[in-house]
Amino acid sequence: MIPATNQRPPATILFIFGGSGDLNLRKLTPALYNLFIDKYLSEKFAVVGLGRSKYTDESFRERLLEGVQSFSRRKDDLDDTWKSFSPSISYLQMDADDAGAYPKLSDFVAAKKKEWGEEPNVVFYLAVAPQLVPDIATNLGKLPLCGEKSHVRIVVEKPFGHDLKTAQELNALLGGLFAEEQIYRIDHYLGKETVQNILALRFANSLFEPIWNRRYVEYVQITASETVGLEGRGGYYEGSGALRDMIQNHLLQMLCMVATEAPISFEANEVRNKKVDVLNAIRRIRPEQVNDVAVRGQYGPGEKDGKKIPGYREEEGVKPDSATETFAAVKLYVDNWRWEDVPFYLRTGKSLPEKATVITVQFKPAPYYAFPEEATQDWHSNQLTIGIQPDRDIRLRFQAKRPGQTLAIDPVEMVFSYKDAYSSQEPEAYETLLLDVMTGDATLFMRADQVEAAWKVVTPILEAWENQTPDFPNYAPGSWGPEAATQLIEKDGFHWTMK
Ligand SMILES: NC(=O)C1=CN([C@@H]2O[C@H](COP(=O)(O)OP(=O)(O)OC[C@H]3O[C@@H](n4cnc5c(N)ncnc54)[C@H](OP(=O)(O)O)[C@@H]3O)[C@@H](O)[C@H]2O)C=CC1
Ligand SMILES: O=C1O[C@H](COP(=O)(O)O)[C@@H](O)[C@H](O)[C@H]1O
Repeated sequence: MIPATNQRPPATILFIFGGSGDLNLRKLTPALYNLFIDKYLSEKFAVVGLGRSKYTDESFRERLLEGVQSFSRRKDDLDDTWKSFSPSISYLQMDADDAGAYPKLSDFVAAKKKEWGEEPNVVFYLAVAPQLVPDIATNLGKLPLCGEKSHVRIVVEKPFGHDLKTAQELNALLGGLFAEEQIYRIDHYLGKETVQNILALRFANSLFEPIWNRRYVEYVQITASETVGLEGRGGYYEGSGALRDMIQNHLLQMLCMVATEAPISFEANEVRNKKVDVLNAIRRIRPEQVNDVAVRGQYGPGEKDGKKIPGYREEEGVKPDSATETFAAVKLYVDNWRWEDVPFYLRTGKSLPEKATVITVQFKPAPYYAFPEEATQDWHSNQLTIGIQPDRDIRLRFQAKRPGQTLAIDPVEMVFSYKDAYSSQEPEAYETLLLDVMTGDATLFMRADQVEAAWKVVTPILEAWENQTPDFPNYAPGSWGPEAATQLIEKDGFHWTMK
């Protein structure tokens, strides 16, 4: 977390494998740029993007400037600030499979050490598909500079591994090459202010905790919807799909924040222990139950705002008969005293109508309703909604008497909005997390056992889906996904709040 004092990290070199990729363009460079503006970067800072694509330093900077122009939370005074920031960026064209290219990284570090007159911290950020991670880590591990343990950190993007087995193998491999304190398994949702605030809401107040359990909560739903389709990420996404890309990590981590028991301190391992307890308590899905509790979808071609949208299978890098899901919804149960039999519905997808991440805790209806039924038109209340993004807010929706001589009961909302409550702009998740890596704070990162426990939750679904041929495409771009996802929740008598 960003320290209260404006404490800068030491001299740092950040190597980004996948420098030419979407993540760097959309999130990492804009985050570094904002850290630079806020003076959180060391004056001795260099970032090197790596990839097979052809760029010069200059053309790479131009490309990243486009990213900042489109995706940075701050774009004002861009010309001057970018001029000061961009010289710290360079590009190294290299194939990650080419073991002979890695010594170039050591040469870069040695040159900077000489220029700066001090030993820099070296961060290797692996913003690449999970299949590439083992080879990159192995090649890095052979560099003499990685022997100097305290100066080197490695950041591994999600999904961590491709499944449980590869995640276990990767944990073992990394554990043999680096000390656990050097390994940062990133899940950027944990860096979001609104996600971190769930713990504050629950455990810095006494108001909600007494009702935060199976006696009062009817169900919980978490939606992370995106309007974008693939956007040129076929190389990565085709081998992943929505379950691996979003549910195994981001959505399960949000579920953990909602479901965890109170930690006794906010020390990194205590919080992580509590979250692992939640993952381990999630009821194992039996193979024959998968189709009842999990739905997958893939968008076909369509039209949005008068514009033609290509179907997923028409995107670059995607097989014409691809079985990769761009939508997934699951129903889970957390088997413990607090949550027994409370369903948790999770849903995510690409090419949906809205970009929004929202958690809804639905409380049970009043046990006895003395008001005449006809006085109440809208029964959707008793709800706490946590807006993660883009609306960052907490809404408590409850029934109230509409003023007037006739008795009418309607839902109203009490709203806490970040925008109204705080004048300063909060940092983006990647700003917080990159700074944490540079300062060596692992609180918001995943431990090996957490990642494996999350894979265990989705494994039965992955296995079942692998053995069935899906009826794809099965939803139109701009819709809320396949009809079966609506049924998943409505057959229980509930509904998605966004629809
Ligand atoms: N995009 C996003 O918003 C987010 C992405 N992530 C994670 O980031 C990771 C990357 O995703 P994303 O950036 O979207 O994917 P992209 O497909 O956009 O990028 C993949 C990157 O990998 C590089 N690459 C592929 N093969 C090689 C190789 N043999 N040698 C060197 N570089 C190679 C590509 O470079 P080149 O083609 O030039 O070789 C490219 O830079 C994934 O794990 C994803 O889950 C996490 C959060 C958000
Ligand atoms: O990890 C990922 O997250 C992004 C969505 O992140 P957000 O912060 O914009 O909600 C998603 O687009 C991408 O496919 C996935 O890899």
